[in-house]
Amino acid sequence: MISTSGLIKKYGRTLALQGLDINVPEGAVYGFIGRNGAGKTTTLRILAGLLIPDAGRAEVAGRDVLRDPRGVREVVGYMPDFFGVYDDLRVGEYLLFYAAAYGIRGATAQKLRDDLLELVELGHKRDAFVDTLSRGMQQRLCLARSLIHDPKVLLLDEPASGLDPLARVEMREILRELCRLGKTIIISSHILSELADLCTHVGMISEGRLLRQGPLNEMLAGDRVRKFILRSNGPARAAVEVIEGWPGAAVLNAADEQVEFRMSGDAAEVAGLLKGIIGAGAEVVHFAQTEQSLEDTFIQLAREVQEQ
Ligand SMILES: Nc1ncnc2c1ncn2[C@@H]1O[C@H](COP(=O)(O)OP(=O)(O)OP(=O)(O)O)[C@@H](O)[C@H]1O
Repeated sequence: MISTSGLIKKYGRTLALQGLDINVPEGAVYGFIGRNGAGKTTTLRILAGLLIPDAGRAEVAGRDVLRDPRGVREVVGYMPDFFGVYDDLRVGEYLLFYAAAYGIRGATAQKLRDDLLELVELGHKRDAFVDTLSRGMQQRLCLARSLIHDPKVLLLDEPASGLDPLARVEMREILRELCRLGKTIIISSHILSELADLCTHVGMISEGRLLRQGPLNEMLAGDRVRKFILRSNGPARAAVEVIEGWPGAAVLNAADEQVEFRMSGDAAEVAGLLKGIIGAGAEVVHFAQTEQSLEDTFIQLAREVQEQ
């Protein structure tokens, strides 16, 4: 549905994209994760037909961004990370204005305005001035605007940034609804936890390159490395020493009586390590595997890339 291959974009001497390859299947909600400056906005702007890459290919719903930018804009709704709203317009007028830009007028435009306001839960604000809306409401209005031409694909750049926790939940509900309506969505974020319960797929980007992508459940499977927590009666020093000397294990955090570590290997190896820790004199009172979060996966991959 959406794909890029070998995408390169330079801004002067800055290489923002260094051969990016991403693949987003139809109907996916693709969480596009990366730190500030990783190249997320650049990628979304290219996919929206707003920025021309220096090399490589990008395709959206079968349309090539270089050969058919107009066709791309027809199927894409883009919500930028920073957006301006016209202050002297009322909410309803704002949407009618954008509908007119797409040639939609009269009763059809009014129905569309009402449907979209309902979708983004702003029906009660139809006659309010845009500049009196809260940040969360303005984000939702901007989302409604990006939906005016009923695009198949939505590109949302940090849609939850600057929102308070409740507004984030509201935004999440709306995105779920859009997903049910069958849209293919890319959502960029540098806040990993924000995406975990929303996305079906995840792509991790660092310095303009893809680190890893795939279905969320596979990314979280964490079969590469597992994380454990151990608590002891008294200082965990003995346990820390054993873990640090154990092949494939590494201490992540150590406090007085507690140590968190990661380890690769099968159940027998984990049992072997635990035996070693107890044998070294640690009085273990708690030992458990903890879930590998999206954040852990991302940090681990980013470290591996830096070490290469
Ligand atoms: N117009 C520009 N001129 C010069 N450099 C730019 C421009 N836009 C982006 N860059 C640089 O390109 C790189 C990628 O930026 P981009 O905005 O795509 O990253 P991002 O992942 O969206 O970051 P953020 O999360 O901060 O929005 C950064 O090093 C940035 O400084």
